Amino acid sequence: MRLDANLGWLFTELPFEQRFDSAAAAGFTGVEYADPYPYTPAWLTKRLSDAGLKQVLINTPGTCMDANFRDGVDQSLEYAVELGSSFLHLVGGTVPDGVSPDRAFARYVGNVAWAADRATGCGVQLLLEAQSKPGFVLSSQEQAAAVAGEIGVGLLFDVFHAQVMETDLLGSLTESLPVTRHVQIGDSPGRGEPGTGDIPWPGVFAVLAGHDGWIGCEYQPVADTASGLKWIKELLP
Ligand SMILES: O=C(O)C(=O)CO
Repeated sequence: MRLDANLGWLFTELPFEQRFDSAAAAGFTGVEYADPYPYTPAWLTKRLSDAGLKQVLINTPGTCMDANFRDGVDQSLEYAVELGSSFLHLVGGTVPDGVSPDRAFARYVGNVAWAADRATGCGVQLLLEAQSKPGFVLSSQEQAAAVAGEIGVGLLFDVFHAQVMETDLLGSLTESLPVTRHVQIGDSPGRGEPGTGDIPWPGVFAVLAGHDGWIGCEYQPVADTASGLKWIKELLP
């Protein structure tokens, strides 16, 4: 399985610029982070190439609910192309106060379709993710997979969020796998390393044997990042 390190969550003991080398030294070959925007693409590209890392994923700067969402898509596509990122996560966002869920959902779908059109031919795959945050526009894997399939973008299956949202995590993961292009992992409750919560990881990794892609480590290390990586030897098949 190809694991990548989310540098917004892992190696945060170090300044951002040092996290690339630490991820590579720990054996990761790819990285993701939600927020590249404080840095220039050239600066980030140098960190990646010096450490020999692949950029796997970045997020849009805002969410699909924001009035300036479309400007954010253009900016994030420029970053994703320059960094050679495989994926751009179109962050869904929460239903704004005073807007009905139906109206918010229609705005969401319209914005995702617009972004998909905008991304045509640029070599970056767009992803949608359901999240367990209260009021999040995509509130189940089934709903996220349906929108992704309809518009022709991919699904980001976040195992932590899914464990909180779904009654049958393994069933949901199995059903979602055909449209899942990227996976993120963290245990629940607590969002620590796999093995620190209740998620049935042997079952999760058995299903993920059918996932031909990256698995992003998006968890909060319980102690320090390096010692927490022991879960890889303990739990990966
Ligand atoms: O913000 C979060 O909780 C996410 O899972 C982003 O991918």
